[in-house]
Amino acid sequence: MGSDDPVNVNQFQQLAKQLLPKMYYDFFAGGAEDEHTLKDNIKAFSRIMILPRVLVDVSRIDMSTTILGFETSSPIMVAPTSYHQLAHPQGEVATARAASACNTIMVMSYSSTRTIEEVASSCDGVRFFQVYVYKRRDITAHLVQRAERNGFKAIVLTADTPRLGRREADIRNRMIRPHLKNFEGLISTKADSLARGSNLQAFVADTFDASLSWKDIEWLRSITKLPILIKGVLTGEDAMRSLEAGVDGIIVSNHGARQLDYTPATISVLEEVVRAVGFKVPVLLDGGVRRGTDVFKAIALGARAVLVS
Ligand SMILES: Cc1cc2nc3c(=O)[nH]c(=O)nc-3n(C[C@H](O)[C@H](O)[C@H](O)COP(=O)(O)O)c2cc1C
Ligand SMILES: CCCCC(=O)C(=O)O
Repeated sequence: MGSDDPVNVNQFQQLAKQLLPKMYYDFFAGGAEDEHTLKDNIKAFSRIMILPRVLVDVSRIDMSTTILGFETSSPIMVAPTSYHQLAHPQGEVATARAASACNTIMVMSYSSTRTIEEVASSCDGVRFFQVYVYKRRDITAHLVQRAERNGFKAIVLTADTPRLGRREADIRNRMIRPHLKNFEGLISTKADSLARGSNLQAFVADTFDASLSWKDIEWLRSITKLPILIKGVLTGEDAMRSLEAGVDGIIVSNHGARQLDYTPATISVLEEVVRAVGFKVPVLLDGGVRRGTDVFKAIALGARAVLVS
C-alpha cells in the first residue's frame, strides 16, 4: 500500500473531489439548503461514546447476520444511490460486483444509469430494488415487475421524495441529469441543460407523483409479491403507521440530508423507531455512517443493519 492510499471513507471522498467534475462531485456530496442535517448526521454519531468491557475473548469475530432471511457477511448494506456512471463508466455493474464480492446486499436505485438486466446478469448476489413512484404508474409497475423477473428480492419504497429537496449546489451548477437507459421507450430520457436551475429538480417535478401516500403501499402490494421496505421513516408515529400498512422492514433515513433540511440526524431518532417497532420487523438505518464504530453504534441502538452510500 502506498502512503497516499486512502485508509478511510473520508479520504475516498477527497479523492473523488479531485477527480470528478465539480457538477458531479457537488451532486454526490451535497445536501439540501443549509446542509445543516448533512453535517449533523455525522456529528450526532461523534457525540455517542462507547463503553468497552475488557477481558472478553475477541479472537473469533463473526459479523454475519440475516436481513429478511438473506444472509450477509456483515450488517452493512449498499444504499440506493442514483447515477453511478457519473462517477465511473461501469456504473452500477461495478457496484453490484463489489457488493457481491463482499457478500452483502445492494439496493439498486430506481434512477440507476445501468439497466436492471445489466446489473442482474453481471454477477450473483442478493439485490433489492428501490422505487420512486412516477405519475405514470404504468412505468413504475413495469420497472418493479422487471426487477422481480430479474431476481431482485425486495422492494424499497422511498417515502421522503414526493418532491426533490432544494439542493442549492445543483441549482448553482445547473446540474444536468444523465440518460437513464431503464426508461428508454417509456419516457423521454433526453436531458438538456436549463437556462436556470437544476434540470434534475425540473425532471422530478414533472415526473414524480407528489400525491404519494400510505394507500400506495397497497397499490405496490397489488403489483408485486416481493417484500416491501419503507425508506425515510424518522418518527415512532410513522413507524407504527408503517406496521399498520404491513411493511416488511423500515429504513430510518433522511435521504442523506438531500431532501428536507433540519430533519434530525438519523442516529438520534433510531431508538424511538426501534421502540415503536418492537422487533416486529427489521429496522435499518442510513445517514452519516462512515466508520465501523458508527455501524456498531447503530446496531447497539437497535438497528438490524446499516446502509452506506
Ligand atoms: C448521490 C446520492 C444519490 C442518491 N440517490 C438515491 C436514490 O436514487 N434513491 C434513494 O432512495 N435514495 C438515494 N439516496 C439516499 C441514500 O440511499 C441514503 O439514504 C443516504 O445517502 C444515506 O446517507 P449518507 O449519504 O450519509 O450515507 C442518494 C444519496 C446520494 C448521496
Ligand atoms: C431523480 C433522482 C433523484 C436521485 C436521488 O434520490 C438523490 O439524488 O438523492
